[in-house]
Amino acid sequence: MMICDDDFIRGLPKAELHLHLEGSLEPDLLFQLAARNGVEIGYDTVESLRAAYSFESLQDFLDLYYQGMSVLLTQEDFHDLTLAYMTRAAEDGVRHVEVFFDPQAHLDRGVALKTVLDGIESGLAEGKRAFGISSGLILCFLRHLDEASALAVLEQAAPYSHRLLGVGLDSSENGHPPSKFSRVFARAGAMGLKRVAHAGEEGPPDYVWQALDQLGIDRIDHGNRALEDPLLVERLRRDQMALTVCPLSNLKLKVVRDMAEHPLRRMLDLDLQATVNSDDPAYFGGYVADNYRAVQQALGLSREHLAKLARNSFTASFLDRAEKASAIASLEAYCRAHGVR
Ligand SMILES: Nc1ncnc2[nH]cnc12
Ligand SMILES: [Zn+2]
Repeated sequence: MMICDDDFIRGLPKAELHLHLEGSLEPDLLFQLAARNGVEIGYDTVESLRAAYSFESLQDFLDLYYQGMSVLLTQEDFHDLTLAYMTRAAEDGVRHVEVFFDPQAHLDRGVALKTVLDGIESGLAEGKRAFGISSGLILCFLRHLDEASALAVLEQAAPYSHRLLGVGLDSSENGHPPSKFSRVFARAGAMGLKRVAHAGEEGPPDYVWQALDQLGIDRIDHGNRALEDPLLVERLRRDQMALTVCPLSNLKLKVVRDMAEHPLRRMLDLDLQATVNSDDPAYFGGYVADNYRAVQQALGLSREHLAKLARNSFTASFLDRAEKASAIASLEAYCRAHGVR
C-alpha cells in the first residue's frame, strides 16, 4: 500500500544525533516546572512565551534558551524533560538518540551534576523501556565560558565518565574558536570519550578545520559553512566525516534565508555524510520528522534521499558495529516494504 510522505517519514527508522535536551523544553512543561519550583519566568502565559520565539541570530536564541532552563532544578525535572522528549521522538520513528546537555548552565545555578545526570539517565531508561529507544549522553562545554571552567566540569564529570558517550562544544560560536578548547578535548579523548563540536553554524570554515585538527572530533554538529571551502569539503568527503545538520534551526536562526537555499541537498550531492536532526525542537517549531519533511518539500528530496539520510544517521552514530548493522537492516526492510531502494 502507498502511504503519504508524512507517514513514510514518521515511520522511517532513524537516529537523532543533534538534540539539546534543554532545547526540548516545551512552553507547557516550562510553565508546569516554574509553578512546581516557584520560579519566576517573566511571562504570564504559554502563548506570550511562545510569541517570544522569534530570533535574529544564534545569540538571540541562546539568551532565551538559558532563561528557559532556569526552571530545571531537581532530578525529577530532568527526568520529566527527558521522558517528554523520548515520548515525542518515538512518534517520529526515532530508534536511537545521542543527546546533549549543558552542565555548566546548571552548575552555575547551584544544580549539582549528579542531580542532572541521574534525572536525565532515568528519563532515558524509561524511554528505552517504554519505546525501545537506545541512547547515549554527550556532555557539552559552553564555549562562551573559559577553558578553566570547561576543564573543571570535565574533572567533576570524571567519576561519571562511564555514563557518558562523549563531549561536545556548543553555545555562542563567533569569537570562541575550537582552538580555545584543544586541551579540554585532549583530556576528554584520554578519558575514552567521543568528541563532537558545533562548527560552521555561524562560524567560518576555519572553525571546522580547527575542530577537525585541534579537537580531534569524531563528528561535526552543523557544518553548513564548510561548503564555502572546497579543500574542506574534500577532506570531509574523503574521511566520510558526519555532519549533524539541523534545517529548521538554521531557518529560525537565520543561518539560511529560505529553506529552498538550505545546503543539505548540496551536501548529499557532494557525497558528504549528512544527517537530519532537530537541535532545539521546542524553540524551532519542529521535531526530527518535521525537519525531514521541511527539507523534502523545499529541496525536492526523493524517498531514496530520505532513506539515505536515515541510513547516514545510524552510520554516523556511536552505536557499535553489530548495533548499526541491526538498525540498518530494519531500515532497509522498511524501505523494501515501501518500494524504496
Ligand atoms: N544551535 C545551537 N548552537 C549552539 N549552541 C547551542 N545550544 C543549544 N542549541 C545550540
Ligand atoms: Zn546544536
